[in-house]
Amino acid sequence: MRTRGASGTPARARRARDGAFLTSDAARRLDEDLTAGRACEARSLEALMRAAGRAAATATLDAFGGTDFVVLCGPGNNGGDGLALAREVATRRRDARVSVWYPKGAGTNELYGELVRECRETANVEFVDEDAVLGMMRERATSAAATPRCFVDALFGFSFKGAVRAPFVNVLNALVALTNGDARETFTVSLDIPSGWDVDAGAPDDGDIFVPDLLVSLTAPKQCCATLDDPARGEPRPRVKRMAQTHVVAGTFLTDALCEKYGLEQIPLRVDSDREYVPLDLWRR
Ligand SMILES: NC(=O)C1=CN([C@@H]2O[C@H](COP(=O)(O)OP(=O)(O)OC[C@H]3O[C@@H](n4cnc5c(N)ncnc54)[C@H](OP(=O)(O)O)[C@@H]3O)[C@@H](O)[C@H]2O)[C@H](O)CC1
Repeated sequence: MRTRGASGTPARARRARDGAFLTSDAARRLDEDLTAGRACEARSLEALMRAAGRAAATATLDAFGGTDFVVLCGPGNNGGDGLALAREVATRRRDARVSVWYPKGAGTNELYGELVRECRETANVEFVDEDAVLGMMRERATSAAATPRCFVDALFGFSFKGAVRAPFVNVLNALVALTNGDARETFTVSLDIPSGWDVDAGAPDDGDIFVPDLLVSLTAPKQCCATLDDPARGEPRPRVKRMAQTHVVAGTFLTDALCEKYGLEQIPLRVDSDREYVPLDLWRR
């Protein structure tokens, strides 16, 4: 039976409206607060990114027992989180084969450049091109002898807007096809936002969508996750709803003051936690 609050509002709908989720704008402001040290101790972007990559790597390694990882990295900080994760995974699971697709590269960004250098020089991560990634995805559907492979989606985070542009279209389309088809021995992880989803509105309404096996929300889930189980938005499609089962939050940056400022009291992970990530079952209580 669904529980009701004092006002008679279904509890789950009430929680969603209470602000367990961050809009793209609030997520950006919260990250600025974290680096500026407003309502918390200041941390550099590099420290935040390395901590996010480390925690997301732990969640990924706990969920996927294989040794083959392909990390898809976009042009922004979400891609930086992916680079940090790739290095962590390759360092911690020494028998792992870790490939990174990073089509735009680090450019002049020193932090991204340093993460790329560490991947190459200290962790034996291999950088691959689009043809190689598409081949690794296609092989999933055709090879009966496929060994387990994990694709990590670090393409776009909370600054994603509009329709996907080059050079990401083919790979993201292949990821959608892969996870909607008969992909053998495939595990998918998204960092912060399932790529292709509108950060505030959620999964696209029409056509196939990419639904990862594991979503690792960083600091707090974004508004797109409200479609998982918010009766006020209507029933989510079954595949989207299933994702609520494998949704964790990572990144121990939230102080009580920040939770109050952004209405995130329900987020269980705080700055003094000794756990790197926790399952988010806000929608199932
Ligand atoms: N809270 C934490 O723990 C931390 C979170 N972090 C991560 O940071 C991202 C947000 O990073 P940000 O750089 O602001 O944004 P994105 O990673 O989403 O990248 C934005 C760039 O993506 C390109 N873009 C946007 N829309 C499209 C599109 N439709 N098609 C193609 N490309 C697109 C655009 O780049 P251009 O080069 O094309 O201009 C955007 O600039 C957050 O989600 C977390 O993952 C931090 O690491 C700190 C710790």
